[in-house]
Amino acid sequence: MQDLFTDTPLRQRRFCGIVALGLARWLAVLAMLCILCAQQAQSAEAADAHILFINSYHPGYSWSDGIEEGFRERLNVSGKKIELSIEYLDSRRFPYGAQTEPLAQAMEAKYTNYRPSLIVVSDNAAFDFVIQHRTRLFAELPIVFCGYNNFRPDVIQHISDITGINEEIAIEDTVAMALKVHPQTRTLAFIVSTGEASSKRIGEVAEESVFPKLRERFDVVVMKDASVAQIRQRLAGLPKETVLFLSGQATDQGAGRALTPAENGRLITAISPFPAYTFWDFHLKEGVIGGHIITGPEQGRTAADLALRVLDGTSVNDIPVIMTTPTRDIFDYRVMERFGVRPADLPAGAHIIHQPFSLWDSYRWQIIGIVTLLIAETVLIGLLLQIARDRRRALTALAQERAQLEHRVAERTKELQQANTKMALLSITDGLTGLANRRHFDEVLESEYARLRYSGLPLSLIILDVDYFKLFNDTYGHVSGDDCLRRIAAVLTSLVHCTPNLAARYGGEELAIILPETELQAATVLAERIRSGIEQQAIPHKASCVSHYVTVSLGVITVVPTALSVAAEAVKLADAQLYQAKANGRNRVVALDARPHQGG
Ligand SMILES: Nc1nc2c(ncn2[C@@H]2O[C@H](COP(=O)(O)OP(=O)(O)OP(=O)(O)O)[C@@H](O)[C@H]2O)c(=O)[nH]1
Repeated sequence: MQDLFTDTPLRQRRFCGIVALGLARWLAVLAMLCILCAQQAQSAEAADAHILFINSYHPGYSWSDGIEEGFRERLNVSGKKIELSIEYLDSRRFPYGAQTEPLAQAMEAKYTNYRPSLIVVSDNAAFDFVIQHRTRLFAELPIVFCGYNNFRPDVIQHISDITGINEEIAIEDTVAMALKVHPQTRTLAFIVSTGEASSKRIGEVAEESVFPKLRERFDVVVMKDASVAQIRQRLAGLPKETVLFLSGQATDQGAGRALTPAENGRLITAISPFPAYTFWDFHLKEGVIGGHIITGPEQGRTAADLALRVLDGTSVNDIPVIMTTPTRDIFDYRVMERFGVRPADLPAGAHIIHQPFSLWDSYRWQIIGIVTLLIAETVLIGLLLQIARDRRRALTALAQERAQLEHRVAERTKELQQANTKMALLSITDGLTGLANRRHFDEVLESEYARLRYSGLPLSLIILDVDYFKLFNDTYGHVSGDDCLRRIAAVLTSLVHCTPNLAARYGGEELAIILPETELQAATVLAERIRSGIEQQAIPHKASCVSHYVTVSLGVITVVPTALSVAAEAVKLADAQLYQAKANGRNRVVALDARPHQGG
């Protein structure tokens, strides 16, 4: 058995071995992580493709910048990771013609070991350079070109793996458009130049296929390779109905370099008394009025589309050259104003730059919409007001009509009430004398009797009869008899006050008076007054046996209505007193107090 304490070096060795093994494991894991990270970093940096973009001109030259901008824009949205190298030949400022060897050497030094997968060239100088040095620098690499002026297929008939987009100015279309804008035009002036291959080619094409046709209808003035001063002199001699086309450059030089097209455009438009048309966007904003404009960004975008197709695997030989150059009608408002051209004179869809903000142009439909809405609202409000006014008028008329109607109804009601009252009065009035009739007499007597029945109050009754009235009729006639009765009734009316007293024609020549709550004495006094009143009328009655005048006899009684007594008894008693008056000699009053325990 081993002593644990005597074997220390062995245990130390074992312990060191375990530690070393652990460390080795950690180091291995660490190394693997580093490799993974490195791989990841490498894959993150790896690009899908490397494009060498060779520009004929220089940065800051707006045409080139436009192409580059359009090219980058399309690559950025492609989703591809593309490494882009850009070379500028600067051939406009420093035309080198065929002396491109130094440039080729510089590029050879850069791209021999940093080989691109695709070459893109913009404009003719870069195209010519790449074709010239292709075998040495870019053998077998596909080429996409853009901005190549007046491209013709025979240019690449011996070149493989190449496609691109033609840049061809639309001289005829631009002239046609200018003629529509300036219909009075008689002279067409063109500036052409041969300094650059592209400009020279444009001039040649124009001379071959465009100018001959135009000369049939217009004076065509071609200023070839002229300086600004020469152009000024030439333009001064042209009629005012002239339009100028900047299809080439002036020959003037800047300090140590050629003038840029923008500078050319600025100088020429400054001296031109005529509207100047262009074909490229780099002349815009330099004083030209407008034109069918080829734009750099559109060239760049189209070239990028072609390049992306190649990178996606399409054989460049299967992609035909795009011959139709996209253009856009663009005009400069400031120059239009100078030459009296209105937006309405321009072709439909023309884009105008430098146009001052016009609320109407910017928000025409919104304004029309709002104004229409306001008008509709105003009309609606007007209609509503009109309706409200009509309604108010109708209500007023209705109220007036209602008031008139109510007034008429009230009048009719009043008339009806009056008629009813009159009828009611007539129904209780005796037609001859105007006194109450017999029916009314009976009703009042019954009601007064009933009223006084439990009161203990007296009720007096007077019955009056004309003395010898038959003789009166016989003597004076029945009409006089009626008149006599009316006069007697009038005496009663004057002496007998109304309610609750009532004078009535009891029948024939007999009259009666109801005197509720009247003592016998008062009734007798009244009867006497009536008698004498009638006598005082002095109505002649020569047939009377008691007087020369009409007289009356009156019977008066006073009763106290009781539960047992009836009105008819009172009448009978009064009639008896009248009979007694007749019997006593007529023209007198006979009274009887018919109350119990009262003397007659
Ligand atoms: N003109 C006229 N005569 C009337 C009317 N009513 C009744 N008489 C007449 O009155 C007369 C009453 O006559 P009588 O009853 O005989 O009584 P009298 O001649 O008045 O004699 P005494 O009553 O006894 O005094 C009759 O001749 C009736 O025709 C009337 O309304 N008009």
